[in-house]
Amino acid sequence: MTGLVLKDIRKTYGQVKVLHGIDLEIAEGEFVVFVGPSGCGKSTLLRMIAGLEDITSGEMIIDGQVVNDVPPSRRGIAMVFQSYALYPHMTVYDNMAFGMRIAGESREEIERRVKNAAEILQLTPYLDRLPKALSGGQRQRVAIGRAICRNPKVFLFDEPLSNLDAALRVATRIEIAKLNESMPDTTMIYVTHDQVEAMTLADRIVVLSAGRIEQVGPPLELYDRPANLFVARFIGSPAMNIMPATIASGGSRTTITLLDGTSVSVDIATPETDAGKKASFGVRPEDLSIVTGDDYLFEGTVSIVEQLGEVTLIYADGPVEGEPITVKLPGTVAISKGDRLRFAADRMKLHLFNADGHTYRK
Ligand SMILES: Nc1ncnc2c1ncn2[C@@H]1O[C@H](COP(=O)(O)OP(=O)(O)OP(=O)(O)O)[C@@H](O)[C@H]1O
Repeated sequence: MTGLVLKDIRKTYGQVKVLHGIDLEIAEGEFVVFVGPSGCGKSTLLRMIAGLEDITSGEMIIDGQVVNDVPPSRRGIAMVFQSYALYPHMTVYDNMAFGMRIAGESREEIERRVKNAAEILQLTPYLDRLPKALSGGQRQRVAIGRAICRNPKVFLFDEPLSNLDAALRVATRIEIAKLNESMPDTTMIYVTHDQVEAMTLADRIVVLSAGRIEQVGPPLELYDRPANLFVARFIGSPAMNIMPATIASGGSRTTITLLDGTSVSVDIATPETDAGKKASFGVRPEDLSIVTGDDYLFEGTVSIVEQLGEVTLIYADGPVEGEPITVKLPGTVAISKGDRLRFAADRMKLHLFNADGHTYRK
């Protein structure tokens, strides 16, 4: 079983604490994506798994073995970087074969593995080319192919698509999804800034912030049930609308009051003793709709309309001054700046967080 167990993993550089105690179990064959704002420690954590960074304290266990002091080459891991790091003077074939030649593999075995990787990644027609005669996407596929040839137990990706243009990113992302399907026993850990990559590739997403795990779960669980305000704001684009509120009355249903006095009733239980406490009310832009009747959440005056064809984004001045509400409506909607609108949402899609930022929704 090539699972990973991270026990209270910490990292400090001199006085600077970068990771504050990471506990995480990753099952064999799982595809786990690390996301979080710049500087939160994603790459450091990945590099510690790879053995490229020392572990300050805690235990890193791969396949049942503590690997804290095991060098990278003996961890059964292959890593694909943002910069493809190919040898420019070697053909695609030789780039993929190089590591195996160093390791003393037989010519037949090298040929078998290179051809297999080339087949998986559709690189067979390019095996005799030099990297400079390939597109960025093809180069990154060679870098992935080189990693496949090492037959790793664990595959690490550090923002592998970030140097590619939008169309190539999509194509290469789909290649990686297929690769994952064709290697069901290989554990994959992937660092990205890109929400779509995280949502589409991951079995589970790990959301990190300032060296700590905020939440771990399947993509839609994080989207539907963010555990706290940080995850609520981080997962989903445009970000969830969050408004300060006060709990007017708790119980199995809760009534909250927004800053402008608007009263909203939500199907979320809160302790009756929380009445009078501060809270944060959340609703995703795509969960809002425009209504004309009296059953609405709040009103707003449109300040900006962005027509993107597939969706219309509306920014409206709502219950909180200076904090416009974002509304995402499908298709093209005839709305103009200055329109006064009423917004409603399915009550099951509303979110409520306590004063410490933890969700009330179970
Ligand atoms: N060698 C080092 N010495 C001191 N601090 C470092 C060193 N390497 C990284 N850091 C700090 O550790 C923190 C985490 O860095 P890391 O590269 O892991 O973040 P990240 O989440 O991958 O960020 P990004 O998304 O921008 O790549 C940052 O604040 C960074 O400044």
